[in-house]
Amino acid sequence: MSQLHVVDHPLIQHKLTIIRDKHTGSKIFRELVSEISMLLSYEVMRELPTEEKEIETPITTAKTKVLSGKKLGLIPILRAGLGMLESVRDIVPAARVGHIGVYRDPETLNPVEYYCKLPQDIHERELIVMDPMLATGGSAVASIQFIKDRGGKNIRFMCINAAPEGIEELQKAHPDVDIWTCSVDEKLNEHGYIIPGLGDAGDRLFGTK
Ligand SMILES: O=P(O)(O)OC[C@H]1O[C@H](OP(=O)(O)OP(=O)(O)O)[C@H](O)[C@@H]1O
Ligand SMILES: O=c1cc[nH]c(=O)[nH]1
Ligand SMILES: [Mg+2]
Repeated sequence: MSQLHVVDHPLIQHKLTIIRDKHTGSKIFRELVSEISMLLSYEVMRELPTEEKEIETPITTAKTKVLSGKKLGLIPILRAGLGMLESVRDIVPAARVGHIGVYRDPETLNPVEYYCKLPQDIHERELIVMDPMLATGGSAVASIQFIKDRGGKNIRFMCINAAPEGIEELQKAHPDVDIWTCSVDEKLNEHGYIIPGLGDAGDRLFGTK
């Protein structure tokens, strides 16, 4: 069974409260999604392997640590996952980026794939899939399946707001994929929106409503 990590650091909780507020406009929403994502990714990457390196400080030589060169891949689920990408990329600039376009059919709530472009060597990379919202789980389950079908193996999933239903669905479909989230809310409403949630993350990021 995959592990669920709830990252509820006070800084994250504070910023999450602001993005949940319906009075928060697109600019602040976008900035805070980005900041939360960077803070969350710090925990997602906690177990990346390191190796020793000898360097010279201005004073003396020292044996110290660097990332062991394990290649990373960041995969936002379009559209809303794009709001999480750049701040994470800023702290791991060597990571390659793949994109998966999935939207949720508003009637059936089933995921519909419309784009997929992944680095060729994804099978060699530690992959981090990102989407602010995990609601029914349909989009994450389908996206991770696309990645596996194309050879991806070591996959982590990070989101900002999750429903218990989506966590259960994702853990059932992909028990090898650990999940990091900033919050686990109460449930879904009849339209598949998270309660209390933060609304439609894509619309709020891109001002489409
Ligand atoms: O867990 P699920 O029930 O699948 O719901 C979550 C999905 O819904 C939202 O995307 P949406 O379909 O609104 O597309 P968008 O990102 O283009 O707005 C969100 O960003 C997730 O991708
Ligand atoms: O609450 C929800 C559910 C799915 N997608 C969103 O953007 N928000
Ligand atoms: Mg989506």
